[in-house]
Amino acid sequence: MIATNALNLLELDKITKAFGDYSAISELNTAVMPGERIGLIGPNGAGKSTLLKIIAGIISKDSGELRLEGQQVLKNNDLAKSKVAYLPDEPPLYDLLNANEYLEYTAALWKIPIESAEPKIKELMKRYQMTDVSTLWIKNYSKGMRQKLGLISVLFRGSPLLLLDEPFTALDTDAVDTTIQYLQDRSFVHAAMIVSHDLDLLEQVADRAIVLDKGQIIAEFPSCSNLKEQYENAKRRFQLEDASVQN
Ligand SMILES: Nc1ncnc2c1ncn2[C@@H]1O[C@H](COP(=O)(O)OP(=O)(O)OP(=O)(O)O)[C@@H](O)[C@H]1O
Repeated sequence: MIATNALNLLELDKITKAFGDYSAISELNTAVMPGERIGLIGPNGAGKSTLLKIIAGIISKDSGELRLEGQQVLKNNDLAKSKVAYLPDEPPLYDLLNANEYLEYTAALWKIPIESAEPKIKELMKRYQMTDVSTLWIKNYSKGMRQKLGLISVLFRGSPLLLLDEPFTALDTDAVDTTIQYLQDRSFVHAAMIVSHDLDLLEQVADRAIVLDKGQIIAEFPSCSNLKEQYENAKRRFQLEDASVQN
């Protein structure tokens, strides 16, 4: 059990989620401090995406308590919306909008005045080399362009907690570098939980890491230096099978 601590940004207390008979998340406890970046790793099917979706309020937990800044997050309340920005592995874009329209729509959705969002959006569009395609329909975007627009749509919000599911997939090397730079910029990105199988990239942006397996935290690394080696040791210790990690 995680005791309520006013210093924590997020507290997960015995969070449990099953799909039918399958237990995807099992009595999971953890806490995130403001400004902390956490790498979430583990084999396919470990429950990483499910956990992010529960925190973002996309799916409901079966039991347990989720607290943001000490306040319990109840079903359909606006607390998660105001504190958490979530990007799933496939960004939820609208094919018949262009990037400018989509970002304006996103700002309206999160009740952020477009005038205050605009400077950040402009900077992000430029840094991700998306300015030239800003008026092109999203349906004509490549996978990497879709991913970049998804990242821009969460980064401009400056939320206290950013949840990223496989943010590096489909990005070219310039876009990977740009993403790393933003994730390292504490004036831009505050606390974050980042799911990735690319441990080299995760090592560059996460302060610590949590290893999930079968819906439970099986190991926690207080630092991400030599993350691959730490993970290999944990795999041996817990007899994990994970062929997904990129070498
Ligand atoms: N909507 C759903 N209905 C049924 N089972 C689900 C659903 N969503 C997830 N699961 C199951 O829950 C388990 C955890 O899935 P999840 O997507 O969270 O894993 P993951 O750790 O993100 O895996 P990966 O590394 O492959 O992305 C898997 O066994 C998956 O099949």
